[in-house]
Amino acid sequence: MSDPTAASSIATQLDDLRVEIDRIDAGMHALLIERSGIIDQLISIKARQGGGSAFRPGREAEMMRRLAERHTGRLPLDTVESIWRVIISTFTFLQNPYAVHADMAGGDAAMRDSARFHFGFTVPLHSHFGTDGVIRAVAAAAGDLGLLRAENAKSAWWRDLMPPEAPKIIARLPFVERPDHPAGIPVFVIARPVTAAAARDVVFHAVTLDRWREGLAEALATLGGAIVGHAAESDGAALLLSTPGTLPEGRLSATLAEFAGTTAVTAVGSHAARFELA
Ligand SMILES: O=C(O)C(=O)C[C@]1(C(=O)O)C=C[C@@H](O)C=C1
Repeated sequence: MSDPTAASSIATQLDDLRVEIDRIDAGMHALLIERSGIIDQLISIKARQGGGSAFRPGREAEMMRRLAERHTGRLPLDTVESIWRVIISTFTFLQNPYAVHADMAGGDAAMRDSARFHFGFTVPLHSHFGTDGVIRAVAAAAGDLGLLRAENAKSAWWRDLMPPEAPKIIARLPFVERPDHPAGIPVFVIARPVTAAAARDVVFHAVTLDRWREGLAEALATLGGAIVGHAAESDGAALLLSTPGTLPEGRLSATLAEFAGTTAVTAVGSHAARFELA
C-alpha cells in the first residue's frame, strides 16, 4: 500500500477490532470461570443423591438440543457443539474423574473422533479391540463410560449387559444428529446402572429367539420400536430391540409371544429421544 494515511487507518481499524475481540474473549473466559465456581455445589448436592458418576445423560441431551435450536450466525454448529461438549465433559470430569473406553475394532479414526468430539482431551481415552474389553472395563470402574458402535454389530454384545449389575446403555451419540456431522458415527454410551438420572425416551431390550422370524420388524414398528441389533448365536437369533419408554409394560412381550411364544425380555438400558437436524 502506497498511501501512508490509508495504511494507518486500516491498522487503526484492525487494532479496534482486536480490542473488541479481547473484550469478548475476556468476557467468555470470565463466564467459564464463573461456571466452574458452581462445581463444588454440584459435587455436594450429588453426594446427597448418593454420589457416583456425575454424568447426567438426559440433561446433556437436552442442553445439546437447545444449543442447536438457538444457534444462529456465521459460526458453524459443529464448532459450537464441540466447544460445549468439551465444557460439559470437563465439568463432569471435575466433579468426579472418569475415563472413556472405546471399542476401536470397527476402525480407530471414526471412534476416536467421536470420543474426542464428545468428551474432549481432559478425559482419558482408553482403546479396546472389541466390545468385551470395553464392557469389562466399564463394569470394573464406577463412573467410567464405554463407547460401542450402535450399528452393524458383529456379535450380540448387548447380552453382556443383561445381568442387573452389568453396565447399561445410557446415551446415544451424537446428541445432535445431522448429515455430515464431523463425528457422526452412531455410538452407544454404556455405564454402570445410573437409576435416578436415566433418560428413558427410548428403551432397549435383549431378546433371543430360537430362529429369525419374518415380520418381526414390521410388528415392532407398530409399537414404535425397532430391531437395533441382531446376531446369530449358538442358541438362536440374539436381538437388541428398542421401544418407546412410554410403551405399556407387557406390550413388547405380548407382541413377541405372537411370533415366538413366551420369550424372555431383559432391559439393557435407555436413552433420551434422538434429535435430528435436517
Ligand atoms: O447438570 C448437572 O448435573 C451438571 O453436573 C452440570 C453439567 C454441565 O456442565 O452442564 C455437567 C455434567 C452433567 O452430565 C450435566 C451437566
